[in-house]
Order: sequence, then C-alpha cells, then structure tokens
Amino acid sequence: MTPQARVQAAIEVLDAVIIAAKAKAAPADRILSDWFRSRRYAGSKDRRAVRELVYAGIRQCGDIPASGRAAMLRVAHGDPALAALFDGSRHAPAPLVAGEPVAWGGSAPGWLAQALAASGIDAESQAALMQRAPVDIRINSLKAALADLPEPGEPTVAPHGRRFPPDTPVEQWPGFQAGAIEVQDAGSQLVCEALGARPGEAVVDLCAGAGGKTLALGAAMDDRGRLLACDADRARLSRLPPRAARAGVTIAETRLLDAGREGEALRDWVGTADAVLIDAPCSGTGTWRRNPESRWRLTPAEVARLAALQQRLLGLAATLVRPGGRLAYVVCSLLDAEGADQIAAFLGAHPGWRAVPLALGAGQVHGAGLRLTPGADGTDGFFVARLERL
Ligand SMILES: C[S@@+](CC[C@H](N)C(=O)[O-])C[C@H]1O[C@@H](n2cnc3c(N)ncnc32)[C@H](O)[C@@H]1O
Repeated sequence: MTPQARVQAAIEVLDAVIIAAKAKAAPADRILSDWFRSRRYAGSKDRRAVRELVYAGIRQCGDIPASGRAAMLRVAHGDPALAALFDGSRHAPAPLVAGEPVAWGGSAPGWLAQALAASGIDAESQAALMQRAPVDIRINSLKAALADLPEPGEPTVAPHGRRFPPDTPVEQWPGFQAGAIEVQDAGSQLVCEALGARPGEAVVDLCAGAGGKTLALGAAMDDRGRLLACDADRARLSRLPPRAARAGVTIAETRLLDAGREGEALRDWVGTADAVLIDAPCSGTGTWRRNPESRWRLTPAEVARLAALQQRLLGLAATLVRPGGRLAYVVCSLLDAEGADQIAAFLGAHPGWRAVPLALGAGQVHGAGLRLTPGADGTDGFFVARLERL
C-alpha cells in the first residue's frame, strides 16, 4: 500500500470505529482485525502503519469526531508530512479543502474532562493518560528461577516488575511460556500489595476476572492457604484456571457469582476471610493509555451505574471479612465518584471499619486511600484503599 492509501484506509476504519462507538458495538481493535482480514493485500508494515494512524486519531480526538476524515485531519494538523498525503492521487484521501472541519482535540468529552478536573486530575495529567503505555511484566516469584529474560528491562515501582518498550513481544519469550512472567501493569501489581496477602491466609478476590491479580496474590501467598477467585462473568473466569496452572498457583479456586445475588454463593465465607480484594468493575478512566477509545463510549449514567455496583460490592465484601481482617478496594479509575467518595461513603455507613494509611513506595495520598497516575507514577491510573475491620 502507498502511504496515501494507508491514510485513506485509516479514515475508513475510523468511520467504522465512530459508528461502533455511538452504537456501543465492536471495539476498535476488532474493527481493525476484521478490516485486515478482508484485505489480504495489506502486509505487516501496512497493518502497523494503519493501526498507528487509527490510534493517533482516537488519541487526539477527545470526543467522538464527526467523521474519520475529520479525525485524521486533526492528526494531520500537527504533522505536515501527513497533511501532504491528502493529495487526491489513486487510493489517496481527497485533497484538503480550505475551511474543511477538523475534529476537536482535547483529552475527553467535556463532562468527563470536568469530572476528572474536579477529581484533581489536571489538564497535564489528563494528557498523560493519552501516552502509549510501556509493556510491564511481573516476575512470578513462584517460578522466578525460570524467568530468563532476553533483555533486562527497567525496574518499576512494583517490586517484582520490569518495564519494556511498547510492543515488546514478551508473550513469545520462554519465561512467559513457562509461567515465570506475567504481563501486568506496574500499578496493577502494586495495588495487590495493598492487601498484604500472606502465606497460609484465607483470601477472596471478589472480582477476579481472568485472574491477573489472583495470580499476583497466589505468588504473594507462596501458593499456601486458600484463595477464592470470584466473578460474575463466566467467560472471563474460565480463563483463570489454565493461567493459574501455568503460573504454578495451585490454591486458587474459582466461583461464579450470579450478578445481583452474589452473596448467596458466598455464604460459607461470611466472617471468615483474612483479606478480601475488590478490584471493582469501573469506568477504566485510568487505562486510557491502553484503551483510549473507551472515553468516547462512557456516559454519566454509566458512571452512576458503576458507582452503585461498587458500593454494593463493598458492602458484600465487608460481610466476608473476619474481625481484625482487611479489605482492599481498587478501581482503575481516576474519578472520585468511583474512588475516594466510595470509601468515604462506606466508612460513613460502617462504623466498625477504619482506613489504614498505605505506603506502597509510589502514589499520592487521596482521600482515605492512594492514587497512582501515568503522569506522576508511570503506571495506569488507580485508586486503592485498605480498610480494616475493627
Ligand atoms: C476490573 S475487572 C477485574 C480485573 C481482574 N481482577 C484482573 O486483575 O485482571 C472487574 C471485574 O468485575 C467483574 N464483575 C462485574 N460485576 C460483578 C459482580 N456483580 N460480582 C463480581 N464480579 C463482577 C467483571 O466481570 C470484571 O471481570
């Protein structure tokens, strides 16, 4: 493909991404793979170039643009070499027209940028949410001897973390195949430390998903004790056992929860857990480095729905913890409505609990917890709080 044809391809893909974002349909990644699947003539360099252009368009447009062309013109606005490719040649985008609409820049839709600012995330920190994320790995202490890394990587704020440039193919490394390394953002690793899970304890990972944090907890527990991994999503939870087997975590037991009736499946754990992790479903505003398109899809109503679910899961988790036990509440969101405000509301309604100050070696104190941000900590954005049952 010519450079011009790649730009035109990116415009067409962006048109599809815009339609899908409005309809809450397929994500950009899937649209890109479908597009390439039906165009076998596109080689690997073409794919990489088109993908980069599409993601540049998504990153640089804070809100859903009017069209793929308007989005690409926003990118071309700061890139004369790209603007020169709008030359009307065969397969190229039509030449630029004076006064033609260019998509609005900005970091996020207005309501969301304001909500972030009100949560203490200023314009500079919002811009940092749009940078490309590096590849972080966690060295699995259960199999550290097998973690023979072809490159040493950089240390991260997480004790078992190493950092590599974007697109480093770590999943092809022998250490990955052997279960000695996991791909996990350093912030994601660090928030697991907030729970302080120890060998021999009874621990619940209430929203375990495919087990990213469950595996970190299993390693922290040296694979000794009880580790219950729950989720309401069968497909996600079903990916956990093979990952645990690869990582040498034998203590993880999975349990599928019925959304809305989660407590029924957890009766046997009431008042018994030493520690419960709630990695709550959230808006993901802290993960825009990896998923910039999600800010086009979020609505105030969705944030409110998630906040209600988070408060309900906090209440449920509290029933599982034994007296003197602890709970860590985590969201990969930087909105106070999902973080600091949730803990304040919980503590207001649960006098038998207190927040414990956290010292994780990174992050800034925020409300009763700690906040990690890409700008200040080089991690995805997280809010984490540690609570103790008196
Ligand atoms: C932030 S993700 C968890 C990610 C996972 N802990 C990890 O480290 O990879 C939140 C999870 O909450 C789950 N979830 C949503 N509603 C739930 C509910 N009512 N009860 C339990 N889990 C729920 C979602 O399916 C999703 O997997």
